[in-house]
Amino acid sequence: MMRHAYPYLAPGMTVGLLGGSFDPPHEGHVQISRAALKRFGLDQLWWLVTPGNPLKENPPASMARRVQAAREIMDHPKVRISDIEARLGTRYTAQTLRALRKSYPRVRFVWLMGADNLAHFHRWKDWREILDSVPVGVLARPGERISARLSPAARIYSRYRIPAAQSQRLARAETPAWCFLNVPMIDASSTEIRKRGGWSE
Ligand SMILES: Nc1ncnc2c1ncn2[C@@H]1O[C@H](COP(=O)(O)OP(=O)(O)OP(=O)(O)O)[C@@H](O)[C@H]1O
Ligand SMILES: O=C(O)c1ccc[n+]([C@@H]2O[C@H](COP(=O)([O-])O)[C@@H](O)[C@H]2O)c1
Repeated sequence: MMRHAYPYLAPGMTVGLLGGSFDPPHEGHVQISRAALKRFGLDQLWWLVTPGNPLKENPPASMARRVQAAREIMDHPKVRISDIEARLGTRYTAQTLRALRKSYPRVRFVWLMGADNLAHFHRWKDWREILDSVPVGVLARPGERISARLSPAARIYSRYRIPAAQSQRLARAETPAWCFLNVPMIDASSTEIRKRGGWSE
């Protein structure tokens, strides 16, 4: 099936963006995607399969392989597996968000990530711009809840945090706005799967 770089999105829609290496995709990604769709009341959720995390030294498996594996594991009518960052030529999240917001000025994008990424978020390029321009949903991850809550980004933006009980407000909230969800956790990681040899060619 032909997949367009810019799929049609109706004005006013809410779209969660889960950026990741997905090298390989696993049940943890599936679980947080289902939880985010429900708890943030999203119309769609895109898995943005990155050409390569700018903070990771080793390049991931090919885009084609990761996209295919993602489509096999995540079968949900509201979830789209996207290679749009490769098409746009963007690598940094702030850059990707700028491009998407320009192309879809009336769509409400929500950046989604696991708690481990919130812990290191202050090392991302233009991280304040990200928090200032789109709502951010953070999903609990085993072993990372405390470090995430005490992280520089969480502390600096603490007054903009929306309580989990009001998570349905996040997508349409005025930015900055972020919300930490204590979803049921799945202890899966791509590193672990690669170590076990569960993703070799
Ligand atoms: N088990 C999990 N629980 C919660 N969030 C997760 C989980 N696994 C991945 N995520 C989140 O999903 C996004 C994409 O993750 P990624 O593709 O890097 O998987 P990973 O298992 O963290 O990979 P790696 O071990 O190679 O770093 C990130 O925001 C990450 O925090
Ligand atoms: O923009 C950045 O500086 C930046 C730094 C680290 C990670 N990211 C993005 O965060 C997402 C999660 O990456 P990963 O490798 O933990 O799955 C993915 O979309 C990366 O492109 C982005």
